[in-house]
Amino acid sequence: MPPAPLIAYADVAKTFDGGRVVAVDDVSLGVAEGEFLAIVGGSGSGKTTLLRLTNRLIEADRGTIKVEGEDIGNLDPIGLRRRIGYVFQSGGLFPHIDVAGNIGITPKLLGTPADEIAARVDELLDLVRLDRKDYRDRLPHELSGGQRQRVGVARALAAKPRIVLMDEPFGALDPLTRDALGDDYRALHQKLGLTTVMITHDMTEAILLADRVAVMRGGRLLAEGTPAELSRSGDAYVGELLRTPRRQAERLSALLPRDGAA
Ligand SMILES: Nc1ncnc2c1ncn2[C@@H]1O[C@H](COP(=O)(O)OP(=O)(O)OP(=O)(O)O)[C@@H](O)[C@H]1O
Repeated sequence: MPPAPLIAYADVAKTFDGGRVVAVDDVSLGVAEGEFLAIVGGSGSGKTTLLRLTNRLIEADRGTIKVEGEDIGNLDPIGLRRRIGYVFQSGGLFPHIDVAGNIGITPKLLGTPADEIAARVDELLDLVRLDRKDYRDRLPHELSGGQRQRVGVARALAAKPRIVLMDEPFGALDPLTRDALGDDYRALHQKLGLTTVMITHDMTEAILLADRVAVMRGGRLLAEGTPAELSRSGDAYVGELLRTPRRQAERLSALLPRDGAA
């Protein structure tokens, strides 16, 4: 028997506005330990709602979600949130707290001694490749968008979670920064043995970074699997989402000589 998934959604549903808006519609999905899953879908397809249900930032109407084998309905929401790293779209840093304070916020709430927090902050700055001396005392507005996201990742990892949830973490960045940060995060995911669920609008990014991709539309899970499995999906919308990366890959390989400068 395959091991139980680290995150398991079973028939999960969530509506808003007294049932008028169906945000998540009977989603069942498992995320295995060590897996990197991307959730892809258009605006309003229910991606963020599904992510926020996972750490009880919002509560499901129906269905169950298990994290590390435990029904999250039976867990203290605050304790659950401290066990799961969360990276927000725009970093979500506290604007009046410096980088070290932002990164160390969860260990501080957990009562970790100050010297241990300081050491952990330095270790995390190394991990996300920001120079300790240069960055630990800066305020968020003194950072570029990419640097803010690096701090956001460091903060999400501060309490040594096994699971990291990421809501469009690289969406607002220029393509080069986005690529570098995506690669760096993928390496961290591997090195730390994390289980990651990342939301993205961008199928190319999903295919390049994730092991498996789940496609959502209108609150429903349309298809999920490895990129190869997805490409065999008979669903027309999934086919449409895959056409752009396919066409780009074909055009790029025709246009870019292999022996170029880079
Ligand atoms: N707190 C809320 N109150 C009312 N409706 C909401 C709330 N949160 C989400 N919705 C609605 O639920 C649906 C799904 O929203 P959700 O944010 O999960 O989509 P999404 O796929 O993450 O979209 P985006 O890519 O634009 O962030 C949308 O129709 C949205 O308007």
